[in-house]
Amino acid sequence: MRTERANDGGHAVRRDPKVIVGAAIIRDGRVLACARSAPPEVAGMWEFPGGKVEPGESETEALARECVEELAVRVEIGERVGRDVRMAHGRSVLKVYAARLLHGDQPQALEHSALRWLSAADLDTVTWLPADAPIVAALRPLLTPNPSPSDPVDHEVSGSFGDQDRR
Ligand SMILES: Nc1nc2c([nH]c(=O)n2[C@H]2C[C@H](O)[C@@H](COP(=O)(O)OP(=O)(O)OP(=O)(O)O)O2)c(=O)[nH]1
Repeated sequence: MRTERANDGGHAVRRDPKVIVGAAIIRDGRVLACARSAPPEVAGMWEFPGGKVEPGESETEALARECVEELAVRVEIGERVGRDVRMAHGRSVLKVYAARLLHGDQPQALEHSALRWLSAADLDTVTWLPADAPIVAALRPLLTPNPSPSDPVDHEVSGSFGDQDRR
């Protein structure tokens, strides 16, 4: 996506919106929600871990980096969840991907004030950042209840990941 702007000479120039990626980390039918610690105007509101894609980085690389920086976890990135969400008058765009934890890593709140695993029924119990509303709605059907121990079907984010490194 591109944004039209007029430069000083009156000529239209095109600028790409800044891309912000978020990871909907799903485990056992729950998604990891993270409470922002800053800045003050959004502190205490909930988001998906992630951040800005740096120059030269792919969206997947940015997500993997942010998950290490913010949560000290390694993740496998899956399919997009929901649509692109335009923010800041079109100057940035939020893109969220499904993700799953690798190697038994346990998230730690290195930059957030709290972490919570939310089931579909819990999704509305926290105040999400406003831009996240359409993502949360799209996420709901991906949060399936735990399979019973006798159920041979793997319900974990079915269809969102390849078969590599499945445990
Ligand atoms: N990570 C994340 N950011 C979101 C979400 N929803 C939403 O509106 N945002 C906004 C909040 C911030 O304005 C922006 C992300 O900025 P950030 O400060 O988290 O990104 P960053 O880690 O790369 O920041 P920085 O400290 O390097 O500047 O996107 C979301 O679900 N996850």
